[in-house]
Amino acid sequence: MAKELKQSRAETFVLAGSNGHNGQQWQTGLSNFSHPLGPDHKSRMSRVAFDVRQKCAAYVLALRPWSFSASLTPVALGSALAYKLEGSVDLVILMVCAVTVLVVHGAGNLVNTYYDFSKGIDHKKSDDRTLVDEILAPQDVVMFGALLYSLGCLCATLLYFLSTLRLEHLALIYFGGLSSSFLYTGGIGLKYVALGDVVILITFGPLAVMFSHAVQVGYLSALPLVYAIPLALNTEAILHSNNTRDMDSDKQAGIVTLAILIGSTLSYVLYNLLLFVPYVLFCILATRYTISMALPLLTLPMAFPLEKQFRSRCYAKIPQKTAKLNLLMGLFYVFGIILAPPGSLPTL
Ligand SMILES: CC(C)=CCC/C(C)=C/CC/C(C)=C/CC/C(C)=C/COP(=O)(O)OP(=O)(O)O
Ligand SMILES: Cc1cc(O)c2ccccc2c1O
Repeated sequence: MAKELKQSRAETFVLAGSNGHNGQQWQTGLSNFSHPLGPDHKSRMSRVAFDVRQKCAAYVLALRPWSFSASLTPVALGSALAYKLEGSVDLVILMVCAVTVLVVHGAGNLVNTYYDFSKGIDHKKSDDRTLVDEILAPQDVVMFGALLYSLGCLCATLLYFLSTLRLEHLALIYFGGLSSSFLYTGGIGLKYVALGDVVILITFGPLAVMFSHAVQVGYLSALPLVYAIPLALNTEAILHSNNTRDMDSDKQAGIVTLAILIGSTLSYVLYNLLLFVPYVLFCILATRYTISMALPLLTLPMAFPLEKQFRSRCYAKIPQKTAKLNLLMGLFYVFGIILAPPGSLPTL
């Protein structure tokens, strides 16, 4: 009875949507189907199809797909740089690279879900309630994470055969990304000792951009590290808004984040810096090099309401809204690079 209750609660949760993801009214597509084995068989089949879809929806929501812009934009940026500065881009390598980074990011999110739950950091009002609300079992999250890490390794192997990048360089960056994604909350738990921001700045910025650039061109270069700076700052704004929102509950759970260390006023200052410094950099690039670098400035009207919302300390959905800004800013940045006249972009 209790189990049924739990299941129905979890079903309602998935249907209604969690963490602000819009829910879906699942339709089995079997409702008008007259089954030769009778109505009982038909309804059992519909029920199984329904359960499978619900489970799939739960797995997808557990990945927190709203955050995927953070790993897709650096991949696009690295490839755009390779295209512009080296004159070519391999679409198959681009796709495999995007899947590799995405699955390692997704696995990192699951590791985060698992450890935050086991350490009692996630609670009923948390953004991530996959385990708190028993939508999935901890074992499901562990298995799914392991599956994603394996898929990531498979994709990295595929990249080795597709790209001319040396094995030791590919392995260095790939396993750097993989271990950061695990150690963010797993093992020593860098997030719990105020090092999460550094991990995010490095992995979603220089590391992912360099990885995507290197598999395209076949060598390591310092240039992508510089181009990654505006995007990395904006991505860190997502995490910083997340940590500022969770400040009180994180303090209660006994963990330390940068937001806790600097307090709410400085957190507001830092959020503004992370939000607006990239626009200053785009202005400099646009005036000194090429006007196409002004394209990301089109997202400025999205940044001001975020500043206002943060100032009023109403943090609901700020990380998700900052992630939306991150996606658009990243896309405009990539278009700006692609549209730049030949030879106009700064090189080292
Ligand atoms: C270069 C290669 C191959 C891969 C890089 C792939 C990346 C970007 C990996 C980074 C993965 C990573 C560090 C994931 C952590 C994600 C994260 C910031 C989760 C948010 O955690 P919390 O701060 O606990 O937020 P919640 O409160 O919402 O749970
Ligand atoms: C779930 C989640 C939450 C975040 O706040 C993130 C911030 C930056 C990059 C990735 C993030 C993420 O995957």
